[in-house]
Amino acid sequence: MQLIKAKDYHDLCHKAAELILRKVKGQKKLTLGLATGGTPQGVYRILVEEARQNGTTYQHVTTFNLDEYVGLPPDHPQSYHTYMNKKLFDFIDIPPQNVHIPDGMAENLEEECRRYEQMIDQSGGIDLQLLGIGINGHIGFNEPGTSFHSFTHVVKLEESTRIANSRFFSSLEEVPAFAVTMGIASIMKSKEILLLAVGKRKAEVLQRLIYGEVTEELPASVLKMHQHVTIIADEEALSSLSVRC
Ligand SMILES: O=P(O)(O)OC[C@H]1O[C@](O)(CO)[C@@H](O)[C@@H]1O
Repeated sequence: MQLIKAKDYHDLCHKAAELILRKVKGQKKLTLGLATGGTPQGVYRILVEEARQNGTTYQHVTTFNLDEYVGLPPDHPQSYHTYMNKKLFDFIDIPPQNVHIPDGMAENLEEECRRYEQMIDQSGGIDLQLLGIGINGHIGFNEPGTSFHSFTHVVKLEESTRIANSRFFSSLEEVPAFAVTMGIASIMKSKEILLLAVGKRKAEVLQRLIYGEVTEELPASVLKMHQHVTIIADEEALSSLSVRC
């Protein structure tokens, strides 16, 4: 794993956007895995601004989002469909048919999970997967205890995750209890992975990730077994480590 130290959130977003843009501009065909949550918002803002200024095209880009809440329609203000449209897709020229987000309203969720996993494979696999990290070490919505062999599946969200994400809803009760998420094995199939960690509240989990063992109790620890992982973290997230980057 390569660890890149960023001064602050602003610096982290620029470093991450630079890495993504190098792929967008350098590859004729590109499949990106995208994340939601608070962390990547600044990265998407930079991509939008860069496309506006330079006319950068995303016609050749396909995307797969990590996850979606079960039971929220795509146009719900807190669905990840809405998040992605409002933060990124509405402002770049990516063809709508190239955008993939799990359907949390599917009647048959098991079937939806199979379909999603197949589509990732049919696209030729993810070239670069963007990840955040939960305070409990989750990646996507893969909570502690999730099998490293899991593919896209339905997950019951941990209370700590619902509480953390309730900041985006009017109340905790409104946060869905279930989600569809790419599995750990789905994420590990990606050719390259970029994990972002920001702020003091990620310091402890980042310390466990860097120094701890590989265990299903800390889903992100699986990344140590991947050949091509970059972590970009700001000084606060790195404050529990004694590393030179
Ligand atoms: O970036 P945040 O808001 O700290 O969230 C961290 C992680 O938690 C999630 O929002 C899910 O709870 C992920 O999508 C994200 O990677």
